[in-house]
Amino acid sequence: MAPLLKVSDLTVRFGGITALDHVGFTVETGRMVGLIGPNGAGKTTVFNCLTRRYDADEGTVDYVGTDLLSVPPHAIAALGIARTFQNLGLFPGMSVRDNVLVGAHSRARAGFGSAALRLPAVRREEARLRDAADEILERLGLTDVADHPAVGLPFGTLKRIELARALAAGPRLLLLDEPCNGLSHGEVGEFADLLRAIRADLEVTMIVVEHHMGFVMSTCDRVVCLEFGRKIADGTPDEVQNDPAVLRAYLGTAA
Ligand SMILES: Nc1ncnc2c1ncn2[C@@H]1O[C@H](COP(=O)(O)OP(=O)(O)OP(=O)(O)O)[C@@H](O)[C@H]1O
Repeated sequence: MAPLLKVSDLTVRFGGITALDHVGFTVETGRMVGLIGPNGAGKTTVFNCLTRRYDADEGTVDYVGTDLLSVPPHAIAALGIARTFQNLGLFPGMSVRDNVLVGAHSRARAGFGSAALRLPAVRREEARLRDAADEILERLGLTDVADHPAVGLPFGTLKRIELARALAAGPRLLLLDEPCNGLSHGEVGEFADLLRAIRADLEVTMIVVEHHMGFVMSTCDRVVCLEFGRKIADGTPDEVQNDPAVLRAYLGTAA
């Protein structure tokens, strides 16, 4: 079966800095791929290319037969690609449910005109999106806080809301940017269990940028390691964590 995503020779330059230097990797459907590397390695730049926030200078990205690099940024969600953010992309004053509905609206079928007129079909659509959002809230253990504003909730809960918002878009490919950052040891374990269950039940393919090696090695099927914009390793968690180039990149010493 063809991979869901095939990144080839992806190169991004910012003035004199080469943030990505001919990076290539594939992501098979249903897999969770970890993208690791020291600070400044280019991990977020990969996500920014996949979501079309950044233009690539060279390379191609094939997403189920679509040339992703020629897709405008606003069309990415409709292709089934969703993302969470390192610093949370939530609206603090809005309720948890409404934050999740923001994600769901990228699935809305109604056009602006009929939405503005609140035609019956639009009201049915809203009810459908709300039901879908409530299902996700329940799945992520957020029903009790659904009507609470996001502001003031514990950080671990905010991370789950951010995940719920991304899932509400019904993604085929979910890009998770440092989901464990700021979580306690116990919360990391719970988050890993949650992602495993979601991947199995919703058949979502995931790429996860993460510094928490315990999480990456126990949750991902494959791991790609970048350093200074170059791919230095690509393999199973076992292969990558024992790779001398990876050890050198992290520890600064020869293995
Ligand atoms: N918009 C930008 N303008 C200029 N330089 C940038 C920009 N975005 C990224 N860079 C540079 O590209 C390189 C890769 O950055 P990137 O944020 O992708 O790394 P990262 O692996 O995600 O790092 P971290 O783990 O610290 O988040 C860095 O040298 C960074 O300073």
